[in-house]
Amino acid sequence: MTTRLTRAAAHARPPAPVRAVHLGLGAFHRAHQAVYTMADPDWGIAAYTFRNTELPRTLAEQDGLYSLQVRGEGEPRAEIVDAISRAHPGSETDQWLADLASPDVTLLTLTITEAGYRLSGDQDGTAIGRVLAGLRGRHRASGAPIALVPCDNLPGNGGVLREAIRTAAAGEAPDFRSWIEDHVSFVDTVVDRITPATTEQDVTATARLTGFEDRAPVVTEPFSEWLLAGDFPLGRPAWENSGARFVDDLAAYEQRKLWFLNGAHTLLAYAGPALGCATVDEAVRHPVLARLTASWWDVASRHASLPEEDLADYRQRLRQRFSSRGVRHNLLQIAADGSQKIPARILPVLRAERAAQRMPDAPVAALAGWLIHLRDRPVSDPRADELVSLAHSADAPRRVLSALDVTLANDRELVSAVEDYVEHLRLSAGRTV
Ligand SMILES: NC(=O)c1ccc[n+]([C@@H]2O[C@H](COP(=O)([O-])OP(=O)(O)OC[C@H]3O[C@@H](n4cnc5c(N)ncnc54)[C@H](O)[C@@H]3O)[C@@H](O)[C@H]2O)c1
Ligand SMILES: O=P(O)(O)OC[C@@H](O)[C@@H](O)[C@H](O)[C@H](O)CO
Repeated sequence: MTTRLTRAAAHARPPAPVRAVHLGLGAFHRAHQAVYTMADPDWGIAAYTFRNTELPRTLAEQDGLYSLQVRGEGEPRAEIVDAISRAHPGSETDQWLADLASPDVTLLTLTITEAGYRLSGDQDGTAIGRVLAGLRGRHRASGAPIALVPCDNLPGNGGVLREAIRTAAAGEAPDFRSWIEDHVSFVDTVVDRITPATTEQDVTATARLTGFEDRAPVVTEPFSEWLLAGDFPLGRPAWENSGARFVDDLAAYEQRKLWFLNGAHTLLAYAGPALGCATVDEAVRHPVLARLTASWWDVASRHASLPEEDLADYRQRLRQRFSSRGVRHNLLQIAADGSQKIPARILPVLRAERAAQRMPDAPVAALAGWLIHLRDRPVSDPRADELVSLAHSADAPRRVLSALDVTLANDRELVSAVEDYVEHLRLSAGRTV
């Protein structure tokens, strides 16, 4: 018999005072930022999600506690994470506004996916609109400074958030706009910890490890990295105690993470299912995909800024992380929002290769796999309607590519290589169309 997870049952400390707010309460926040914050007992998090109403309710019933199961090559281990002092559905707007207005709150972290930073017309109800409403209230209430810390896999994520907020604030009063410029700090980050969506088997296995009945456990890998660059005007938790690193310039690390890890994930997410694979660990064991992944890393290495030895070491660790059977990362989860990810992860390398008159097969395979994905699978992407329609049109490879980059779409050799690779993937999978 298992005991329901609560602070009393787990002999956990009382909730720490809320000094940090999080938007986008999902698996990753709980495996990453919350774990770094837990090491500093003076800081508690108020975590919000505007889309998933079930998770905050479950966490509230568990006094904010959940189990983190870490699975690597050895025996799995589990710990109870107690950094979330309160969890709220986004419908609790008054509480959201009160938290962001509070001078006790010094920072807001975000994991709202790449698509969450996209602006489209009316911002009401979007993540950016809600952050802007929170800042407006803070400006009126105390005007205390605040640090915004985006933790999504976007190049220059602090700058992307700053631009989104500036644009959304374009019609606001001038004093509020200048307060944003002077009092809101946008921190750049590189975040890394592979954290797939939790399955029912994970729930059962975690309960066996902890002895608690927990409806919101998270499963993650042993590896974790957090690099940050920027200011925290009212302070921050001692995240460095858990290994976070504060640096002046993130560019080279960001490129390494987005090209080597996320770029390879994107390649596998599209070419993998076309060859019958469902998870990352399965895909990297497939001979064609293993060769394509190695080829992607070779090609990306030609254009990366970090020294060759660093990249070789990073690749070696990625091979181990990807092939771990501990965390089974579903390729279709990674395949979401391709239009927001491919331009940052695949296209910079492809452009550099085409400028050097080369036709690298791995980026071509990623684009061909994406085309098959758009044609054959349920597509989750803010541009899904437009892209699915282009993918079914005559001249689809050129038209889909033109939705991302017109110059690449005018590269006839590239378009025809993508078209050939679609056929190649279909034949390799033993399918004909
Ligand atoms: N899971 C990982 O391994 C991992 C690792 C590094 C970075 N990340 C980043 O974290 C993000 C979330 O990953 P997760 O595993 O927590 O996913 P998740 O599905 O568990 O949670 C996603 C959260 O984002 C919110 N969200 C989704 N789309 C949104 C949108 N358009 N606008 C605003 N909010 C939105 C959801 O409500 C939810 O709270 C990823 O997209 C990625 O940018 C994830
Ligand atoms: O939605 P994405 O592509 O940003 O993320 C999916 C995975 O590639 C990603 O979550 C990795 O697991 C993560 O970036 C590892 O740190």
